[in-house]
Amino acid sequence: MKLLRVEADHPYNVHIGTNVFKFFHDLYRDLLSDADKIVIVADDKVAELHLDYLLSFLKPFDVSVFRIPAGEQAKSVETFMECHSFLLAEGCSRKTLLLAFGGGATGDVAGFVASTFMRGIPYIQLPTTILAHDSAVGGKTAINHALGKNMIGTFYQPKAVLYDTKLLHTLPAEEVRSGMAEVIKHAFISNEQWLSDLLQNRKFSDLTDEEMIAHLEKGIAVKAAIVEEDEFESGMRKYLNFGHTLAHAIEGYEGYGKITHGEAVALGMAYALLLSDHPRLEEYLFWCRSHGYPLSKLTEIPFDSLLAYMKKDKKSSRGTLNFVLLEETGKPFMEMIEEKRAEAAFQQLLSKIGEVLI
Ligand SMILES: O=C(O)C(=O)C[C@@H](O)[C@H](O)[C@H](O)COP(=O)(O)O
Repeated sequence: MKLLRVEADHPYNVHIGTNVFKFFHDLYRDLLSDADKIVIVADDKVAELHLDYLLSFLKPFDVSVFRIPAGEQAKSVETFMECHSFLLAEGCSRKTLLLAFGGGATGDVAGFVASTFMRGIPYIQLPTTILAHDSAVGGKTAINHALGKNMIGTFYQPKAVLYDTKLLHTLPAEEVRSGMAEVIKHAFISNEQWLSDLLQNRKFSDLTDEEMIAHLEKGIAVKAAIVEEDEFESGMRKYLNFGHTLAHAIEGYEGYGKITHGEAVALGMAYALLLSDHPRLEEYLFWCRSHGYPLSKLTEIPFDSLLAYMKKDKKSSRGTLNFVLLEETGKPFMEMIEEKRAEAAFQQLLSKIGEVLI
């Protein structure tokens, strides 16, 4: 098991490795014992596959489980309210401990519930996807609004993150693809050598557990270092949003959950690389193609529709377009882009995608 530390306002540990749940009781004895009740908010699919495994490590405690829809569907006002209703019906209090058990969407909505129930109760993130190496760390919680992704939420750090990588073995290929997009995002904003390694084009399924864990650790370390500097995103935390301005627009246009978050981020990064005039754009497009990222999706969406969403992005104000770009790999910066340039770049990207897909 590896340990990473996030020195946020309320510091906490991230434990990562195969079977880390085995150490849950020993590591967090006080937190678990002090709780008047433990509530697991679990992704429905994850619960089918892995709930018994998790419960086997929580035997001595009073545990209730609330299942929520799998994936992005859960990030709705309805699910948020249902979680609160469940906590109230169960007689939960400020001494209740919430466990968020699932991928990024589960962590986001469960974290938001934890941050708002009786104005805040402790919670632990138990991520079950590759994508969640990113979302479970850093304390961003949210649900979606029809007009924009993650528009309703808080910054609220978990007490700990226990990342049992044994659970990654049951992920479907599209979830692996989605998660690996956030891994390569961390490489783009931090480290050329790591990026070269990822762009080697090995099949994701050929990565050994050790290699996968090493990638996840690197990603978490990049994220933790940024969150420590700028927990509430007044400056450099925005760099973690590389590729997300367009990604969130695609997700909003398609309907949440119709395209995975990571797949949308992969397309958004292609756009940001073009705007950055990054030398690895073509290589990256081939990487996307060979791993099955849905590049052709961009040819199906009118730019004006995407523009409307991008103008509402959280990094923008007064309808400007603000992107995270790269001076070079590992050197992100923010840039305001004029609408005309944004559209021309989009058309340019479409023609490059056309060449790659021939
Ligand atoms: O932690 C952050 O900060 C990020 O931007 C990480 C993103 O990868 C993640 O998808 C995040 O939830 C997006 O947040 P948002 O503020 O752009 O909605």
